[in-house]
Amino acid sequence: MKKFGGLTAVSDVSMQINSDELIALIGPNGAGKTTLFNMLTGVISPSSGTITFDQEGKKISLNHKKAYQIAELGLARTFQNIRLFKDMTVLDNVLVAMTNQYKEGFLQAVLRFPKFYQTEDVIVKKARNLLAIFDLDKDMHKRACNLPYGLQRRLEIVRGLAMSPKILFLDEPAAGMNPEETAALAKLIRKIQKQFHITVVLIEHDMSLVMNLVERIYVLDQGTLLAEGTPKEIKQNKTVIKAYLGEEG
Ligand SMILES: Nc1ncnc2c1ncn2[C@@H]1O[C@H](COP(=O)(O)OP(=O)(O)OP(=O)(O)O)[C@@H](O)[C@H]1O
Repeated sequence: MKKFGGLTAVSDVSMQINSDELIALIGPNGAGKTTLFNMLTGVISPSSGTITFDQEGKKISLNHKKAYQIAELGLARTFQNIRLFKDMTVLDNVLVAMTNQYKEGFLQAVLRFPKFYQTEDVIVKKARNLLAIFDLDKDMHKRACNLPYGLQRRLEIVRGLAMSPKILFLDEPAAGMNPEETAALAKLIRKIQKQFHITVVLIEHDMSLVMNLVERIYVLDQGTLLAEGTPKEIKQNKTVIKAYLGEEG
């Protein structure tokens, strides 16, 4: 549960995220989707309830962990509003996201050990490979702010992936994209989920994207869980249709 003063933003939500899954979190504006993401990724703490991460059989409580500690456990995310380093190059944006995994590199870098150069090569190669998947390698020396909006959103996902996550949370990845860009993004999300064997959880208002892409859907409404099921089950769920999907469903 999460309360903001007198307002209960999320209440009584039970959610299980399995490995190698593609899940969507849907619901009308103000349903509590981003608040739930924020709790899962340590941006805010829950007022009550438990969040547990299973790390190879070891149960780890995420309740009081800081966002960076949760990121280190392998939970990466993007935000609804783009949060790139706008004046840095596309490549540098990805490299910064990767530094967590190469902490020992700092001392190596200061002392200019040969291993530093080897590590640097490995990191840059990995960053370029990730950018290539998203067709951003040709833009890697451009400043992030000079990319068109749709590509900036893609770069955000690459930054999340650069952290080698086990779970990648995407907050409205297709927001502001046209139908072609959205369709291309859906393909990419499916591709990276399979290729990197990660779990992807996305918040999305674009129902065509959600219904064609994910395996399971959680529906939130006014902070509570309205339904959970496959896209087919959710499309036919009368409560969901009444409360949310309506004509769109
Ligand atoms: N930091 C905050 N302080 C006070 N109230 C908040 C805060 N963050 C969210 N809320 C409130 O909590 C409720 C849930 O908001 P939330 O942003 O999680 O919904 P959402 O489902 O992500 O909506 P949207 O689809 O519009 O992004 C809303 O009533 C919102 O106004």
